[in-house]
Amino acid sequence: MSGKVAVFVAGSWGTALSEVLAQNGRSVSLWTRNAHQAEEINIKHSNHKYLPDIPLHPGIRATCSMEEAMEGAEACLIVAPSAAMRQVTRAMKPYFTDKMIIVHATKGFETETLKRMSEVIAEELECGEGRIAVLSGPSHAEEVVRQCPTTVVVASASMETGEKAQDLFMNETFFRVYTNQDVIGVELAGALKNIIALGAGLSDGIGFGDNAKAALITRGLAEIARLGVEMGANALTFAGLAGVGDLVVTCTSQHSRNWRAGSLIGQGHAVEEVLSRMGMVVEGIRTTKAAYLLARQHDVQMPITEQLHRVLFNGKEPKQAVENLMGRVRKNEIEEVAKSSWT
Ligand SMILES: NC(=O)C1=CN([C@@H]2O[C@H](COP(=O)(O)OP(=O)(O)OC[C@H]3O[C@@H](n4cnc5c(N)ncnc54)[C@H](O)[C@@H]3O)[C@@H](O)[C@H]2O)C=CC1
Ligand SMILES: O=C(CO)COP(=O)(O)O
Repeated sequence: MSGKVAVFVAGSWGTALSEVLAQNGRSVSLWTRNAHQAEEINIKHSNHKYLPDIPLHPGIRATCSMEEAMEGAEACLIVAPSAAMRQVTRAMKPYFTDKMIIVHATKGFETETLKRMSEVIAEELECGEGRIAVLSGPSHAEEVVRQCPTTVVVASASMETGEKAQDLFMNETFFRVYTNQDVIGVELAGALKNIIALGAGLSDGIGFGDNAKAALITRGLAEIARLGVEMGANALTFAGLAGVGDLVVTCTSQHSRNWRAGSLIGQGHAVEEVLSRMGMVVEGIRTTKAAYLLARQHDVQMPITEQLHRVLFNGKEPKQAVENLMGRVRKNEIEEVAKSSWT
């Protein structure tokens, strides 16, 4: 595959992945709803708001026309925030042809329906799951555009689609792509780790140390995997790039918006103030709401998610939430792991 890829939308991650595709020799048409941003990308070869001081590949062509973006494309890459996924894919439908595959790299749920992103895409584009792949893993846009070595996973129900997606993005210098057939696991792991990253930020913002963060990462992994397995994921996916890999990077990286938002909340700032200050999507907030409901629906214990839900939506003091986590009844780590079929 060496043809054209249409990319939706021109936020940090959509722009960074456009850069990977352009570096790999693909023709990239990057759709944005913002005409000023399209002009900046086409004329100055930059996207200052999302990736300051990064010169973009001159071959990336931005447009506000979906028809122009998708005409003749072999693949569409969708990187809209989860809240905009249905709206964006519905608008793409008139130009979607049998020749195209879809790759998405969004980490979240549709909060109103609790659906995964590939479910929303399949519904709106009226296509089978086999035409869709999800790209996920430890990959901050800010490092990918600097060509720092990065490894991700693409999952699709169809091996052919997965391998096409792998072929589009993989290169031998800085972007290594593994395939995986566990779409549910890769989507859930990528979305749910943002909750734990908010919690890790919160802990750092309060001033707790590395012990607390390691505990959050480890016990966080146990609870997100528990929900994932209950929803049909392969437990091993949570031990891979989309699971522990992304969990570690998001809980520890200075680039993580979820960690940064959690840290500000831990320092005492109100959630609304933090969100307006960030200016970029913080998926973990909506995902906490979705996971809280999914945990109830599937009768799965998610103590960290539950406490974070209280902090974010019921005004609970972060320190009180930590006290409640520490004061839970005694447990046996291994027995619990075995029960959740995590091994
Ligand atoms: N930034 C990163 O390093 C990574 C982000 N992701 C995921 O990628 C997704 C997108 O995140 P970012 O690119 O970082 O967000 P961002 O905040 O950098 O950009 C979001 C973009 O979406 C546009 N947008 C919002 N609502 C829209 C709508 N209704 N119609 C059209 N455009 C709309 C905004 O104008 C903005 O350009 C999220 O699910 C995130 O979790 C995944 C891996 C890495
Ligand atoms: O998913 C990501 C890195 O893999 C990005 O995380 P943040 O949205 O927290 O920046």
